[in-house]
Amino acid sequence: MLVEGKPMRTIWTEDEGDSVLYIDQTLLPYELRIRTARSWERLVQAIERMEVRGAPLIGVAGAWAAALAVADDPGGNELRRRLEVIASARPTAVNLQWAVKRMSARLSGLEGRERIRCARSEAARMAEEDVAANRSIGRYAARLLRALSEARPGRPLQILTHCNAGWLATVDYGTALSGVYQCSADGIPVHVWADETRPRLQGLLTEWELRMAGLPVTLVADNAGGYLMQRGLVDVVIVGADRIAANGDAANKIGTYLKALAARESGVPFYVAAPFSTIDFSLSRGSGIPIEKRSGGELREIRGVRPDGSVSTLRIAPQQTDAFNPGFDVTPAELITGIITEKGVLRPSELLEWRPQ
Ligand SMILES: CSC[C@@H](O)[C@@H](O)C(=O)COP(=O)(O)O
Repeated sequence: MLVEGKPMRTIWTEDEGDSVLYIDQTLLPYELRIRTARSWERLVQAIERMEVRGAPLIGVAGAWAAALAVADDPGGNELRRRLEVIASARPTAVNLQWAVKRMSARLSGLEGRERIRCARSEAARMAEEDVAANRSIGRYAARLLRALSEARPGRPLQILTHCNAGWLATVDYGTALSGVYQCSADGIPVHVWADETRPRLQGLLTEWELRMAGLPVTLVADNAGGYLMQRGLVDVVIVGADRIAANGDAANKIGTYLKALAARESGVPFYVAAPFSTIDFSLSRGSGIPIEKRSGGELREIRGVRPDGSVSTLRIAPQQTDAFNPGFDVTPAELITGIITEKGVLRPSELLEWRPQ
């Protein structure tokens, strides 16, 4: 992504891997601040606090946390426990566990400097692979969007998305939004409806990054999706995913399932865009996906910016208000038109054919 004319990723390293730098997403869209983690514990904290968020980005952050953990544990006595802590920083996005498993397998049998060197190069490789996968997802998505657009000449293709599955949720380009960026590069006219995504307002991140890229985007309240689809104002829904079961059931940010139901009712195609690192072939169906239950405080408070520019939190419900706050829901495979991956657009029922041997 170009930020103020310069290419920028959401996470990168300096000091030969001793420092991991990332964009603190808790301050966006008000302030673009880069933070530096010099310890694995600080990076785990960044994942837990959602300073870094989005399934693919959490995976790569987990890999870098593992590399930092290796570097300050020369004897390797602590590594197994540390990797467990990293893998459990957030439960739903399988990319985190996938990344930690891959690091663990890569490091097995290695010692000392060789182990540190391999940990860093494996984490860097995973970051590059994420970028390549997202580019490929974007190309497949753009082909599909071009066909939809050509069937509706004379006006921009209307895309609705939920949460943020853009540049910010990955190392670069995004998953669901990668296709939107590719359309813009290919001259296909598009307009995006960005669901606000209560309570953490990831839709503001979607709106911010698309606007920064010069793409037409309109923020809508989460509850507006049904209205828009019923009136023919949405041509296609594309969302990301945090974990996809082998049968194609897909967990994504809470509220996604309602969008899929409204899409089916209105005859709007509903696509999920995600890399293979988000597919959990060990789960036969979505009911096995662990759903993160977040603090009720996220519903009682809201973050915003004061007239002086400072970011602050305001109470919108009394402290004693009981609140239930599941972070994700599962959209059943039968509501999903296709899963856009780096290997092509698959029907949910085709996923099993791609299970690694
Ligand atoms: C590209 S990750 C999938 C996204 O659509 C989305 O659910 C997401 O951003 C993850 O949620 P978050 O809780 O912000 O980490």
